[in-house]
Amino acid sequence: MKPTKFSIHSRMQSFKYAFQGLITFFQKEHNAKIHLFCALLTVIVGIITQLSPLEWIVISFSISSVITTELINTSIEGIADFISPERNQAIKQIKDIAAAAVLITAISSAIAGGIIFIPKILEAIFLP
Ligand SMILES: Nc1ncnc2c1ncn2[C@@H]1O[C@H](COP(=O)(O)OP(=O)(O)OP(=O)(O)O)[C@@H](O)[C@H]1O
Repeated sequence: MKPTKFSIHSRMQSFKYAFQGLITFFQKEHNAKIHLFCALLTVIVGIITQLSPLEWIVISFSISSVITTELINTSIEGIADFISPERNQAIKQIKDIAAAAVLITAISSAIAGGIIFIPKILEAIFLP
């Protein structure tokens, strides 16, 4: 990376590019649409069940960790497809490992969500 002079304009451009990346991700990736749907559903249920500030922190980190790993996984898949469109054992391993990162964050987020929401849902069902 070559050193460049700091400028507010170039920092604003960086934000613009990052938002363009986010829009592309949610428009083109099927998994991104699923993550967005799950995130919105979680936020709606969180509002209905009146999460505490600490619970909101856990939920927001869980949502952002899944979306962030999916963004990185999508980038890695894109680079892999660009440099090696043909099937290749090394590319398979790279893609599988990147997908495993999403799997890990999805599992830990599901556990955190279960710990937070299951007692609230059971309480709402059995203690009306
Ligand atoms: N070029 C390749 N060579 C070998 N195996 C590949 C190759 N491309 C994909 N695969 C295998 O297929 C799997 C799915 O890859 P693909 O690029 O289709 O991801 P995807 O299904 O779009 O993933 P995601 O669901 O995360 O979007 C990879 O994890 C890998 O095991």
